[in-house]
Parts: sequence; structure tokens; C-alpha cells
Amino acid sequence: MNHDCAAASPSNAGGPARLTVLVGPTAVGKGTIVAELRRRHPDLFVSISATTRAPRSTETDGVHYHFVSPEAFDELVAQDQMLEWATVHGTHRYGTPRGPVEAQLASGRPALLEIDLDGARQVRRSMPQAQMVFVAPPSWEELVARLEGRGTEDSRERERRLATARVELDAAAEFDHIITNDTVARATDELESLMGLTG
Ligand SMILES: Nc1nc2c(ncn2[C@@H]2O[C@H](COP(=O)(O)OP(=O)(O)O)[C@@H](O)[C@H]2O)c(=O)[nH]1
Ligand SMILES: Nc1ncnc2c1ncn2[C@@H]1O[C@H](COP(=O)(O)OP(=O)(O)O)[C@@H](O)[C@H]1O
Repeated sequence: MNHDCAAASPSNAGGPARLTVLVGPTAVGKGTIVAELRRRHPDLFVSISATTRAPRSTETDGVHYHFVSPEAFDELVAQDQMLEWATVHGTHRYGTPRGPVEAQLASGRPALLEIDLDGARQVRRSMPQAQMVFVAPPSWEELVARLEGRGTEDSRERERRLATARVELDAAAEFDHIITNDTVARATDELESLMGLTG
């Protein structure tokens, strides 16, 4: 585990880390940080996951996720079109379409995945050169406040997500780097640096 932003980590062996995998508990601010990173780097490739969950009012199909039916998701898995996939929070399935990520990496340009712990472990096995980054909250209380403040889940779903969050926080030590999302600007600076997007 490495808390600093050193350019040379084991995950960089063989060249600059091109694939970065971002994991963190619900409502820690992953989406917010990725949005800020994209604002700074409009051309950055961020994988668009497929999911069987319904879109939130703020989400657009093909932009935030590919919203697909369970049958369509089955088909993608059967055709080996998923780089990884997992059932998250015990309910819906989420997965990374393989083709766009492989094409991006083949072109030598960086790629970012924002996925759950189970999916990240799959990627670490299949692509050990990937750089694994964990986003942590400043405190448990702040995480709960952000989840409630977002207001997108009912209390039952929030409880489910917080149960998953405890498991994810316990796994933070598995990651190459931990970014604490205290302020969006500072956390984004750190991710930008880890991805080699500065300067
Ligand atoms: N394994 C996997 N997890 C994903 C993927 N896309 C999103 N997730 C994870 O699914 C979880 C739920 O995402 P979402 O429903 O958007 O809720 P939120 O994290 O609370 O905003 C998060 O931990 C995401 O990182 C994916 O392609 N694969
Ligand atoms: N550094 C931060 N300080 C305060 N609130 C934050 C911060 N980062 C994100 N948030 C807020 O927390 C909530 C959850 O953020 P979101 O990006 O949806 O999390 P995630 O994608 O990890 O589930 C949102 O309401 C967002 O505006």
C-alpha cells in the first residue's frame, strides 16, 4: 500500500500505468471525482459500464451507464464481452465491456475503470499491470452523510449499501494507493497525478 503519489510503483513496471481501477464505498464521491477529472481532461477514456439497474433521474443511457435488461446482460457475459462483472449490493449486475477498454489500451492511452471490489479483484488477476486505487471517506460519519445527502436511495437500500461499504473499507489495504476524498479538488489532483495526467 502506498499513500503517496510516487510515479514508480510496482503496478508501473514495464511502462507507465495505463489502466487505472478506481474502487470505493457507496457515496464516497467516486463519480464526483471522475466528473471533475473529465472536466479537466475531456478526452480521457472512462469505461462506460453495463448495468441491470434502473437509471437515476440524473443519468443518461450510454453516458453514465449502458442500462440493459437482465437478458441482454446474460448475452454479453455468454459472448465473453465482459472484462469483468459482478452482482453489486446483492441486487443488480454491473460489468465492464471488454472491447472499448482493450482498444484504448492497445492504442497506448490511459483508461479508467470505476468498479466494485469484486470486479477490481477480477481485473487484478487478468491484468496485473493495472493500478488499483481506493477512494476512502474522511470518516464513516461523513460517508453516511454523503449517502443521505445524495438522496438517491431509500433507507433500506442505503443500509444495504452501507453493509457493502464496511466490507470495501476493510479491503482498502489490498490497493496500490488510497485517496481520501476530503475535498473534490484535492482528491482529483491526486488521481490526476497517479494517472500521469499532470504536466
Ligand atoms: N464490477 C463492477 N462494478 C461496477 C461497474 N460499474 C459500476 N460498478 C460499481 O457498482 C456500485 C454501484 O454503483 P451505482 O449503482 O452507480 O451506485 P453508487 O456507487 O452508490 O453511485 C459501485 O461500487 C460501482 O463502482 C462495473 O462495470 N463492474
Ligand atoms: N469531497 C466531497 N465533499 C463533500 N461532498 C462530496 C464530496 N465528494 C462527493 N460529495 C457528495 O457526496 C455524494 C456522493 O457522491 P458520488 O460522486 O455520487 O459518490 P459515488 O459515485 O462514490 O457513489 C454526492 O452528493 C456528492 O455531491
